[in-house]
Amino acid sequence: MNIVGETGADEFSPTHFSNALTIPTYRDGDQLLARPFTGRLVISKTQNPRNIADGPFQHAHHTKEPFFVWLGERPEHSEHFNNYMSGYRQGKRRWMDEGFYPLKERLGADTPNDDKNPVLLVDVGGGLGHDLEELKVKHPGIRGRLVLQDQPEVIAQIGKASDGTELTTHDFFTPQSVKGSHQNWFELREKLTGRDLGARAYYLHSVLHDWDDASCLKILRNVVPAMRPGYSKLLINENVVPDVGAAWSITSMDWLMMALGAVRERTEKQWRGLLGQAGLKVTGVWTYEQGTESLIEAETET
Ligand SMILES: C[S@@+](CC[C@H](N)C(=O)[O-])C[C@H]1O[C@@H](n2cnc3c(N)ncnc32)[C@H](O)[C@@H]1O
Repeated sequence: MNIVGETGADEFSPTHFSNALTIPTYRDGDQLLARPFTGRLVISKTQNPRNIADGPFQHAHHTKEPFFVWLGERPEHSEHFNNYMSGYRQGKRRWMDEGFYPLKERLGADTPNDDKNPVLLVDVGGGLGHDLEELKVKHPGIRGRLVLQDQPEVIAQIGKASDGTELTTHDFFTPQSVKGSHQNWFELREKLTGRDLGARAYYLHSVLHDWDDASCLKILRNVVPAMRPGYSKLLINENVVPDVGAAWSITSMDWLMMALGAVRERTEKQWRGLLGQAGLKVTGVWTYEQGTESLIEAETET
């Protein structure tokens, strides 16, 4: 597997792989995420674990708390996890790359970029903000405000916002705080001031795969009322498991999610079903190549 190189009798040298494991973004995932596999996998007969508070992770770490509740109470592990998430994306095709998702065409990102203008994108559960940073690097002319939301301990880890990003603490099991209004008086005010439109896009990356369907519905139903019909879009950046021939990178992530949260990666049919239950219709699914995360775009039904 080329984990170490052999340079002579009893003599070894590091390889690119082992060197990579010394970098926090790669190393920190192992400490936390590999442990459930060494514990007891709770698979009874043909049933996968389904209880997010009683799966392999909880057995390995002797807890009855869902993964993110457990993590939120342990700053040292939270830091490891957030570092891991920064590394997880590296080297992969991203939806903001040229030729993946037609960002300008779909989001009309061509409004002036000052604080009087509407929010372009709210990154809900956005971690340390690596996606917004990547978006700014890959689209330096991007217009509209960018808002990062996560739990207080994660936002605290960032410290100071980089230029063009607004940091907010937000629990995604509560109503979305960047919201559009739906009454005529407010619409008129918005036309005059350019404010309070709600976001053009609410974005969830690697968030919904952390949760079972019931929890996902709570998260989605807290975003939907904030979305302005015909204007706001929901963007979900997740694996879409093909019905046959799924790539190893997706099936191994499915295993990891089972061990970590008693959850799973979803097929397109499962995504459409979940979003439909939350009052959303899928307006497109963009997949660059097998094995990379797709971008699912949805709008409110009404
Ligand atoms: C798997 S990470 C994904 C982070 C980021 N979107 C990314 O792709 O790197 C899930 C994120 O959800 C956040 N999270 C978990 N529970 C949350 C809650 N109740 N409200 C807001 N964010 C939460 C975590 O802190 C974490 O940053």
